[in-house]
Amino acid sequence: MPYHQTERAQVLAEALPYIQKYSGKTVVVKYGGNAMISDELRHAVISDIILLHLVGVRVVVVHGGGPEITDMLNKIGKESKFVDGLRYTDRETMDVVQQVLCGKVNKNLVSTLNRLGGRAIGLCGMDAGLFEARRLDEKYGLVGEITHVDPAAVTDCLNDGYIPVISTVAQGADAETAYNINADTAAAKLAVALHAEKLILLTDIRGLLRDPGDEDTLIPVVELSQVPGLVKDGVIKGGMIPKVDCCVEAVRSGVKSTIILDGRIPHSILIELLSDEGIGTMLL
Ligand SMILES: Nc1ncnc2c1ncn2[C@@H]1O[C@H](COP(=O)(O)OP(=O)(O)O)[C@@H](O)[C@H]1O
Ligand SMILES: CC(=O)N[C@@H](CCC(=O)OP(=O)(O)O)C(=O)O
Repeated sequence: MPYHQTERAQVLAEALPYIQKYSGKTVVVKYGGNAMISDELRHAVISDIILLHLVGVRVVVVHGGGPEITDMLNKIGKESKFVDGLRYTDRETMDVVQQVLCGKVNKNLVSTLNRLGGRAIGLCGMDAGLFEARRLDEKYGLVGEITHVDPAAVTDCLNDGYIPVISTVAQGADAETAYNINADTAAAKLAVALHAEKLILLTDIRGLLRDPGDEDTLIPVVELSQVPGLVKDGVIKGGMIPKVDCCVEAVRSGVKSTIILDGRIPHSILIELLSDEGIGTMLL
């Protein structure tokens, strides 16, 4: 028998205990960044999601789309402004966020998943009261802080064999109609509400690096007790602060483990879930 056939069978056989571990469990994947923009990486992520779904993992996709929102704002001659890493969202920006996230990005993702053999259904935070929010702070405009998560619609989709694909526009719990929610934050809140086994945050960097300029300095495992020290030492900074914060909150609230994973590595989700190789930063 040719060597490559034996090797392929070996790889599949080795995945068995991991498939058994995650089958029937809920895994929330926050999808964004390069992995969503490059065709090749998008294809790899989507086929990973379909494969996990087919082996019985209850996969939930929460997507970002920051770069697409920025592009659309540019097209209408509006500059993007960020405050503490969050998009300053005035009323006009909120309309664009809703159009881009709930419309273009969500529907394109659902369509690709379905075309490649998945059974996906698109939802936004307003559907069936999934995410309710109030204004986080005046300084961010219509950026919301999630006050309530009702995961019933997501659970129903999972029970009916669908892959739910969720955009992070929330229903206002006050007089406002809609709030813009950072996708990492929303994914973490949903993972908690679903009692997820794992939260995966796909990003454009290997994980948490001791030296952000050197990709060989990956910190593979971070325990919650180490986080304050890493912030104090300036290791966790910039875009990593909200990411690590929401992982910490998710683990504290019962999610077994969270992982910051490199979406630039093809099939990083499968490597992470179905093998012994830890390739990102796991927070637990
Ligand atoms: N210690 C660190 N390790 C890795 N990245 C870091 C670190 N500190 C700050 N960063 C920055 O955080 C960024 C990831 O956050 P962000 O750009 O918000 O991700 P995303 O767009 O995927 O949500 C990295 O690209 C990097 O510039
Ligand atoms: C409040 C806030 O900043 N919302 C984000 C929502 C999209 C998002 O989070 O997309 P990424 O994951 O691709 O960055 C935004 O408007 O860009």
